[in-house]
Amino acid sequence: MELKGKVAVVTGASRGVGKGIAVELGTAGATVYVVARSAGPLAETAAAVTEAGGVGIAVAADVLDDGQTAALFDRIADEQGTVDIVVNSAFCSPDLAGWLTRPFWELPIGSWDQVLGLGTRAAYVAAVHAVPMMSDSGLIVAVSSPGEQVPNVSYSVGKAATDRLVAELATQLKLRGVAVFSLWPGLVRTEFLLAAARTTSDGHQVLDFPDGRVLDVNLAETPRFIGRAVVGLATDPARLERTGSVETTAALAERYGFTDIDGNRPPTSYEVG
Ligand SMILES: NC(=O)c1ccc[n+]([C@@H]2O[C@H](COP(=O)([O-])OP(=O)(O)OC[C@H]3O[C@@H](n4cnc5c(N)ncnc54)[C@H](O)[C@@H]3O)[C@@H](O)[C@H]2O)c1
Repeated sequence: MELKGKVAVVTGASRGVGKGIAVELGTAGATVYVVARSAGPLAETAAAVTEAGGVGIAVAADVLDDGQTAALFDRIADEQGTVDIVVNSAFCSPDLAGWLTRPFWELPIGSWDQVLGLGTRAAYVAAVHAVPMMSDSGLIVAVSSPGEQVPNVSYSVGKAATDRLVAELATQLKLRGVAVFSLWPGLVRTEFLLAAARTTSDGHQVLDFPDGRVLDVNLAETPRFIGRAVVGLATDPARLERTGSVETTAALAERYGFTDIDGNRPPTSYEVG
């Protein structure tokens, strides 16, 4: 209950990484505004946050629409007066799944806007609205990725842009006491990933790479693992010293001493065979 009384926002929280983060923030006692476009799955996340020990509040909003992002933070200002933690995890993986195996010149140009608009621009817009009402020990996290491992130009450039955005925000926010981090999970066992996986004859779920290699998905971390990483950052009194950096879930697990929900730490790298 280390985060009891703290107010958090998690975008992209109807499933996947965002949902795992929201539930772990709830486990630590936070009030969590969970945000995505569809009300139905969001209500499930909000209920899971409350069941975990926090207070889950579902807000259906499209973070590609600046007006809806502004309305989200206006509502939090009215209801809570402040915000302590903002986590940006909204992402467009359903479309990306079809892009990964195709070269960039065959993809719609809009794929660029979707990845950079959601992954980078929406995080910028959220910060614009959050910072003026943020407590002086606030925390902003952008979920990013070692994008160069994914064979997609927009994804790689978008993740590099997110990491740079974090560094720039951190420079301006350090004097206000607000810490900003880019957080790289390993491979995460999300609904998206599992849907893209194939089950082998010996029962393993694997991802097929365009070059014929396969990757065992069962080794991947759960979405709760990155949630524990966010809680670690949110409860670390010395975090401002590291503001602006890229953090990995594996390194944070070592630093803060947490494991995944099965009690193990996922691998820090994966053999693709
Ligand atoms: N899954 C992995 O293995 C993995 C690995 C490394 C990094 N990541 C990163 O984690 C982040 C989240 O990925 P994920 O796998 O959880 O994706 P996901 O597709 O499972 O979840 C994305 C969430 O964003 C929401 N969303 C989509 N468009 C939105 C919009 N316009 N407005 C508001 N919400 C919107 C979706 O409804 C969903 O809740 C991404 O930045 C991704 O790059 C994922």
